[in-house]
Amino acid sequence: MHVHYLFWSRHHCMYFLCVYISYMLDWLAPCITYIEHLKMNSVKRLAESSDLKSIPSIYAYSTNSNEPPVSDPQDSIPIIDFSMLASPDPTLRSQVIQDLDNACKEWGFFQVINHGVPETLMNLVIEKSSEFFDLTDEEKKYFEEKDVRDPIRYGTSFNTKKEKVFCWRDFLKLIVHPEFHSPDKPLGFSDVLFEYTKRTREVAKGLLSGISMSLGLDHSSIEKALKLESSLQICIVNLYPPCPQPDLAMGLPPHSDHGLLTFLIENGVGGLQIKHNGQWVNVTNTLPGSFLVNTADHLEIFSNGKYKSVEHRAVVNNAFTRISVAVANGPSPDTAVKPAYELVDEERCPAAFVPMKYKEYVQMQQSNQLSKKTCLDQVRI
Ligand SMILES: O=C(O)CCC(=O)C(=O)O
Ligand SMILES: [Fe+2]
Repeated sequence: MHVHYLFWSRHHCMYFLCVYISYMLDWLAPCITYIEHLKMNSVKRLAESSDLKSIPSIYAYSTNSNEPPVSDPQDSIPIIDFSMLASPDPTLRSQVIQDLDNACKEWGFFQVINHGVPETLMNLVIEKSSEFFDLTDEEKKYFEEKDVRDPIRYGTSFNTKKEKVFCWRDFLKLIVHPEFHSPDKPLGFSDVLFEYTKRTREVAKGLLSGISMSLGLDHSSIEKALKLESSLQICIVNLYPPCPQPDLAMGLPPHSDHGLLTFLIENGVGGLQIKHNGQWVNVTNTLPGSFLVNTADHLEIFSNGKYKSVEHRAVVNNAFTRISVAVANGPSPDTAVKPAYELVDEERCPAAFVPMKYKEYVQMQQSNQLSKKTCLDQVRI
């Protein structure tokens, strides 16, 4: 009788323990999902929560009342006709070299037309990029950033390990040259990116040969000195979801890019602003099929400061998702980039930068917070 009583009591205990555990699991499941969500760290996911009326404080970028105002002199942004670089007419060739010189000196920014890259291919890049961000969290998690040197990195903001304020942006960064890397999803993304980045490399090479000449050097100067046949090319896909408080958040804070020339395309939603004569200028792509191109840090280094890398930022809006695809065209990873020797004169024009391997510069930039031209200042003499 006594044994029987114990037997039942042990069973009762087990029963109540099981009920308790299953109750706890029910209660914990949403918490686990929430923690997973935080770990995923996707602003797209956050923006999709239907009740989001205000931004979490981690996204509150302090708006500085001393910030210069924004203007729209869209019609004065330089336009470069790429086809003129290969024209049989020498006047047209010297005209476009002059245009490049003015654009690099005055703006650090230009729109490139007649470049030969099909508009359909450019549209496909945007379409497939959008499909990438629509993959499930589990699918995207596979490509999540573990180290800044990873050739495929999906993530949010810029560098959440260092940032106190997050950017309203998710990204996918891919090293596409000298070795090509791409996610295997969505279907066709990799093929489209391979073709697109190959074609943009050709355009970058052509523009850099024109820029070599506009610097007064031989047309192949940049190509040879910076070993462009094995150039490091990085493709950055940016997604900026609609933001309930666009004036408080920032897509990407003011920065300059590493590399020589960055090519940008977008999905018809504006957001890029460049700093011009101390003012932020809105830039939208008004010429269908053109590239928005900006000068980057290694052009400033190579030209010994004659062409400055342009500071720019991406702002967000409350109505539309913006997708932009930036391709950074740089020197070869192992080249220690320094000012062209022809542009340096010990007495009148000494070197303004110390040499640094391009891959080390990229790693330095990616391991810090994105902030103005602080990275370039590290190599400035
Ligand atoms: O999305 C944009 O307009 C700017 C992107 C950008 O500056 C970058 O990816 O470095
Ligand atoms: Fe940039």
